[in-house]
Amino acid sequence: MALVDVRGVSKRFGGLTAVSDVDLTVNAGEVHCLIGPNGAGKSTLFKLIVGLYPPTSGSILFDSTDITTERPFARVQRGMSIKMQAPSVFKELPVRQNIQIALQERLSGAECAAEEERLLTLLNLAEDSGKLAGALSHGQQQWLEIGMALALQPQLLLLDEPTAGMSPEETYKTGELIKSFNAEGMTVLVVEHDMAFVRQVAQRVTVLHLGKIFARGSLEAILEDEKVAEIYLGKTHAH
Ligand SMILES: Nc1ncnc2c1ncn2[C@@H]1O[C@H](COP(=O)(O)OP(=O)(O)OP(=O)(O)O)[C@@H](O)[C@H]1O
Repeated sequence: MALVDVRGVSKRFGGLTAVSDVDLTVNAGEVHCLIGPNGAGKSTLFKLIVGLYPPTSGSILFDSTDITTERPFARVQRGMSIKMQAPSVFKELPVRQNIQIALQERLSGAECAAEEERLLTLLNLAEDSGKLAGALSHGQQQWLEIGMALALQPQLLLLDEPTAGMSPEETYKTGELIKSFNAEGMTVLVVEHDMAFVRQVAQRVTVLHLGKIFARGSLEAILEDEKVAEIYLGKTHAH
């Protein structure tokens, strides 16, 4: 069943068409990776899905409801949560308090405390929970932000380049983290450049190029597609 159904969506910025007549379905329960060269329109498509931009044309359905004109906050209430490209944790506050702030929307008292511990452990941040978020490594800050997105217990989690700037070890751990909450039923749409990571997590892959869907399917099928290799994988297909 499609949890997200993007139908014929376009987004123009003046004379530039960043996203052009895109159809995309994300099935409930899958990890779906969106790949493509710089400027392909991936972040714009994410912003269209979460409502940060209105589309120029087309429609977006979430759980079979047309949400094209809904505000971002209403989409969050429906069960969407996003982690944008740059980490935006509260750097001057302790790690634990960052998680608490994110949980406050939904939980209080003992329930909040229990969920706080569960998330800190899941994120490998329990030992550093008293540190200021700004003192964490870049990778840990990304995990903290993923945790803040998870605190909303979304049905759909959108992650825009969650491993940017991470070491290979941190990247691998991030993949395992995503797989663990996907195993609990969360649907994940993730933009990534790192092919080893895509191989680790993706059940389906969509390639975007110049704002259009260029290919879709399993990673294996996509890697065999010479046109895809030409536009994109030739540069980054290192594994
Ligand atoms: N707010 C905006 N105003 C004008 N042009 C924009 C805006 N946002 C994106 N663009 C343009 O739209 C195109 C797609 O950009 P987008 O950031 O969606 O690509 P991307 O695939 O996410 O790239 P990257 O991998 O570098 O993050 C680019 O040409 C970009 O310059």
